[in-house]
Amino acid sequence: LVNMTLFFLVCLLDQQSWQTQIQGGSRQSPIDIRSSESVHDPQLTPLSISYDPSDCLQIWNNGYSFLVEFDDSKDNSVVSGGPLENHYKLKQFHFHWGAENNRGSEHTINSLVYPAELHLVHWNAEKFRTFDEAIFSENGLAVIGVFLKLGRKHDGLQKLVNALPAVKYKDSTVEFSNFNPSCMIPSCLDYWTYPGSLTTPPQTESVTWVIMKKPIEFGDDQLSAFRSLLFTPFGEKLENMVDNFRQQQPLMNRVVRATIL
Ligand SMILES: CCOC(=O)CCc1ccc(S(N)(=O)=O)cc1
Ligand SMILES: [Zn+2]
Repeated sequence: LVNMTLFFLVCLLDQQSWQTQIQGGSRQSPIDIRSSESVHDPQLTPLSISYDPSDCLQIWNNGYSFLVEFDDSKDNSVVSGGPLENHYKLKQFHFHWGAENNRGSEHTINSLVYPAELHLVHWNAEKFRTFDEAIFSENGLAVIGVFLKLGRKHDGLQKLVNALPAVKYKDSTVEFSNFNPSCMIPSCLDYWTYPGSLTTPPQTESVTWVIMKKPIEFGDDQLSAFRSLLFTPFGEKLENMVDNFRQQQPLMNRVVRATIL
């Protein structure tokens, strides 16, 4: 019985090790958040989020999503508090969405999928000199994830939606200013947090994820505008930009912490 138990344990460790090798890491994102298995951490303070709309620069279709990019040369658009030991500067935000309403988000909650997910990408400006350096560093990035569910039109988002036709094609950009991403943060600031990775290449394990518990609402026409963007550059075959999300990854040896509900 002892030999059988030892053999089983060796196989289990080998399987986890193999999974690590296959996934290229032990803390990949996104994940399915099992709320009953998350740990309430009373030491998690509220997030401090402060954005300056004048830092907003442009929208860029990079052939995977559309990025709204910010001037990170100053300290005006930052997030701190919560699980973060330093202040992190906003670099860009983007979304992930599906071709149909039953898919689109990268993270899921008890296997529940949302039609879209917003990522606000910040880098640790106290420890690193640039975003590119932070991408490849432990505690380099903090990404706030916000789920989007279909319902009432989101008035704050409409200014962004109106600009999307100008970046229909991959590699197109358009000037975009005076936009405050705070309008897309839910009024309830409860969140889950866990150590993870970028969900697209280089999928580096440098991200502290903060996933807001409550979704924001947006309209069918606004989601249709996302789906009208193209993965492909002007002059090439038209491929609608949809289903730009990664499958959930194994939790492995991680704990998801939660603020009190
Ligand atoms: C080497 C350059 O790499 C980058 O610029 C990575 C950008 C990048 C930022 C955020 C994310 S996400 N979906 O995990 O929020 C993925 C990729
Ligand atoms: Zn993303």
